Amino acid sequence: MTYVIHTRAELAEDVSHANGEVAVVMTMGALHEGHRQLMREARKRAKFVIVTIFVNPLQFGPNEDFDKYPRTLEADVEACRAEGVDVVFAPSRDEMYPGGAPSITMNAGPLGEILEGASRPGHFSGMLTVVQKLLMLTRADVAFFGEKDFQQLALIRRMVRDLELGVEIVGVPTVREPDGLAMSSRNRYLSAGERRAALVLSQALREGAAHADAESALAAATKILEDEPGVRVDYLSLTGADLGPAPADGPARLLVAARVGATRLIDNVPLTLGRAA
Ligand SMILES: Nc1ncnc2c1ncn2[C@@H]1O[C@H](COP(=O)(O)OP(=O)(O)OP(=O)(O)O)[C@@H](O)[C@H]1O
Ligand SMILES: CC(C)(CO)[C@@H](O)C(=O)[O-]
Ligand code: BAL
Repeated sequence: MTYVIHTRAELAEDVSHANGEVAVVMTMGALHEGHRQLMREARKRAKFVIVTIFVNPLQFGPNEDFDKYPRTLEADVEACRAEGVDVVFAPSRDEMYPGGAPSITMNAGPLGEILEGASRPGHFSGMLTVVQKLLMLTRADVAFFGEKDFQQLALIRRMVRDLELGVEIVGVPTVREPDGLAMSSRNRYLSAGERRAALVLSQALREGAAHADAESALAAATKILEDEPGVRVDYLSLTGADLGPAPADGPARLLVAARVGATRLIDNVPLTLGRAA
């Protein structure tokens, strides 16, 4: 049985009856297979699974898509039911922020200023603020996040470590469409032509990741991105697996953000640098 609730009082009541580990999957709704994979991992792991659905105003900039972000609660609840979720918590803005925007918020620190943070000032502080609140409200033992939002996942791990939050964070590999496009709620903004153009993001990352030295990896990915006029690259970056400088040898990450029409998309892949050819 999946309960759909909207208030923190109902959530507290439901959580108090959970016997065993509590898992949470936090989302902004418009659920797709990527979200469902997080739910499946949570279901495998814990006795009590909560999915939160909340489009968090704090993490959107003034010129971003907060107002037009897809809101599809009925279909989302169906997806949660199909995955055997125990509770869907879909609070209103007032329920999450009684009294308006909080005056005390998280500071995402230097890792929050690079890559996505450089293009979306304040985004990660707003994101961490709501993640922290949802961890407290759900009293989760374990929380699942997608690698599609790799910097978000890294920041959440960092927050949990730096502030001793005592919750386990599990990262889940990116779920892709059959042609390689990373699943994302924002894909539904794309026209058919934009959808075709957007494919170069995953193609570029895949080509790049086939190289073992940083220069060739970046050059291969850049070439593919440059050949698609419908895509305006915001950044293409090769980093260490912790988003620090790329190592000469060992695990690394290739990340891209780009605008396709009016839609901003992100993607990333793991790669290993310096391995024997
Ligand atoms: N393709 C995917 N594979 C795995 N996890 C995903 C995928 N897409 C989203 N997630 C994860 O689902 C959780 C909720 O993300 P969110 O609701 O923002 O979905 P989204 O598709 O990333 O939306 P958006 O299009 O706004 O970026 C996050 O932990 C996110 O990383
Ligand atoms: C983690 C999250 C639900 C916080 O609003 C959001 O950033 C998202 O959907 O990835
Ligand atoms: N998918 C990460 C949340 C955001 O883009 O605001």
